[in-house]
Amino acid sequence: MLAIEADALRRTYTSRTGWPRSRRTETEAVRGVTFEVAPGELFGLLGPNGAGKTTTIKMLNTLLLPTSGTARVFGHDVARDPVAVRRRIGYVFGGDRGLYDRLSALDNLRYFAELYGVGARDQKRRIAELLDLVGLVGREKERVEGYSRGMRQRLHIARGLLHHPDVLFLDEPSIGVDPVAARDLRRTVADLAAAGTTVLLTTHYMAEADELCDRIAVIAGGRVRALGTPGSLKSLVRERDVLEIEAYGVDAERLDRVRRVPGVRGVSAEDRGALQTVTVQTGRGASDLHGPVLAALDGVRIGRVTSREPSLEDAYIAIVEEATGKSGSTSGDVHGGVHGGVSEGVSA
Ligand SMILES: Nc1ncnc2c1ncn2[C@@H]1O[C@H](COP(=O)(O)OP(=O)(O)OP(=O)(O)O)[C@@H](O)[C@H]1O
Repeated sequence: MLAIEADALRRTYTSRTGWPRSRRTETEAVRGVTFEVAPGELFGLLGPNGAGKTTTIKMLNTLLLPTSGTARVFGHDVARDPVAVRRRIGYVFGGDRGLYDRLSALDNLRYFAELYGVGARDQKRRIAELLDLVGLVGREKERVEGYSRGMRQRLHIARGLLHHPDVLFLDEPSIGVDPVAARDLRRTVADLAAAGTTVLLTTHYMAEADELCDRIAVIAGGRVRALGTPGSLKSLVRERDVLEIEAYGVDAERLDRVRRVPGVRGVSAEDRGALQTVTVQTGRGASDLHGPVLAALDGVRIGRVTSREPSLEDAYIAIVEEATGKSGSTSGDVHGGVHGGVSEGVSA
């Protein structure tokens, strides 16, 4: 039996905006999402802000009803049998909500164990097991207010696992966590999956997804744009080279100019303080594009320019750019991702 089945899931939000005369606006957050997750699989949902990841997770974990479509968790329909679904799932979201700061980690876990109906006999053993799993043994009597973000996140995971769920939803667990703590967190998640828990993870950190996930679905604009192993997603951009340019003060107009250079397949920019890193994907062996690309950035101060092999992040950017039509090569609704895309079923 499959752990998760999402079939043509849709969700439209209706809200009222404007004053004094309010208007009804509808947002199609999820527009027909279909995927399957096998038991014990670590499945990643990636996508830009507003792509529909959280909405999808909320439908799978019974916090939101789908507008249409169906979803099942270990065979239980999320709309018709939410109680059975809830018994089998845990939900952990990034950020600061959901723990009692004034209580110790131990008391937090005791409190939630009561709330989740974990039997008195099982409680002590389960809490000890979980403190061990998330690496908080020795710190459990300290108040949570003194915990670092990474420790809080690990405590969140322990909380989400108290009732032995078969599926754990992890929504951006490493948000705001420093690199060393994030590495520990990844180890915890990997251990969990190795022990048989099915994990559905959303993250904005590509290296994390690459390291952890068995398979990944890239969502943009409420639709699945590509689905496959990290390796198969990377193979979408195998025929590309990546140029990384350090620059100061690149604006949207210049980025568009770079995008229009013939032979350029994708462009993105990331701010690091005053410095920006502009990533340009080109066809393989297109070293003669360096000149035209740098010319398109005319007027900005350029630092180091390097060429490298494509990564999962590059594949992700290519998929999302193609889906949102930013690369200019498509107009929007790309089913299946770049160049026909990848789509792999689970071998359940
Ligand atoms: N309660 C709501 N009412 C109206 N619109 C909403 C609501 N929640 C989300 N949306 C909209 O639905 C779309 C999808 O949002 P969602 O939170 O699912 O995206 P996401 O992929 O999780 O994004 P992020 O990475 O920023 O968390 C967005 O356009 C968002 O503005």
